[in-house]
Amino acid sequence: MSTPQLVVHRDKELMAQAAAARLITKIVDAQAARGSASVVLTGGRNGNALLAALGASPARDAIDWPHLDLWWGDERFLPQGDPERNVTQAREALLDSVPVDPKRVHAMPASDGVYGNDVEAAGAAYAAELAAAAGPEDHGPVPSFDVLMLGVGPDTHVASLFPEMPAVRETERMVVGVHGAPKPPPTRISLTLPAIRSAREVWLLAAGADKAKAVAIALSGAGEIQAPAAGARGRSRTLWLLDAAAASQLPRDLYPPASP
Ligand SMILES: O=C(O)C(O)[C@@H](O)[C@H](O)[C@H](O)COP(=O)(O)O
Repeated sequence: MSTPQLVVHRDKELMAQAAAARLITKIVDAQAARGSASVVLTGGRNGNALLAALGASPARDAIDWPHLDLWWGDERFLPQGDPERNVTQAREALLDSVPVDPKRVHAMPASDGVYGNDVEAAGAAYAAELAAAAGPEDHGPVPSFDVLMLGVGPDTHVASLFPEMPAVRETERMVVGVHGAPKPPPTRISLTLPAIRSAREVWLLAAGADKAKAVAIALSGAGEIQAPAAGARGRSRTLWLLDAAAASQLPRDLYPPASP
């Protein structure tokens, strides 16, 4: 597993722009190498800002949209079309305005779908969808995503893996139902740390002073049960994309202050 690298931007707007540019390049490179690309999207404000910035970039047309698989790291278990669902927000921010192949947009199940309100069954179905997409070269029941993005919560949660809760302790299943999440809504579906760690690259996004403590804790050797973000690593790269406010409490050896 890779050691985290940091990139700090002036503010959250620039961070979203730069991360969008980075994602476009990454997708274009993966498509050139393998014919298609796979990206895991995150819910939250930073993830949505990145998608909106990508949609506003003229370079978005460099992406071969029909040959892109989109997955989600977590989902709020709500009815289809609910404005609080991560997929609804991603559609609004970007997906409705680009020619993605609907069959390659792998939304997590909704609470009014075929699994009803059985979030465990819904999670198992998503795990099966991931397993079906994995090939022999993937060494496991999850595809080797090119990029998996995660927002970071002020309590160091990523996806719907909250500190000390059962989901972050899961070592076998790739997808779990989450009950009693401290961030609303309480019922969610989430990839687990083993699923996250099957990605080639994991990008963690955090902006704002309210994230500074979480970022410092996760990058200072905390354990993944107490600080789930610390356990989110990519096989070949782990990248923390921050704004200056979110980086403001990092120890000096990790992020030295700029020289005058
Ligand atoms: O469903 C969600 O809310 C998430 O996927 C969650 O893990 C989110 O990414 C973080 O809470 C950061 O959110 P912000 O970027 O809004 O701070």
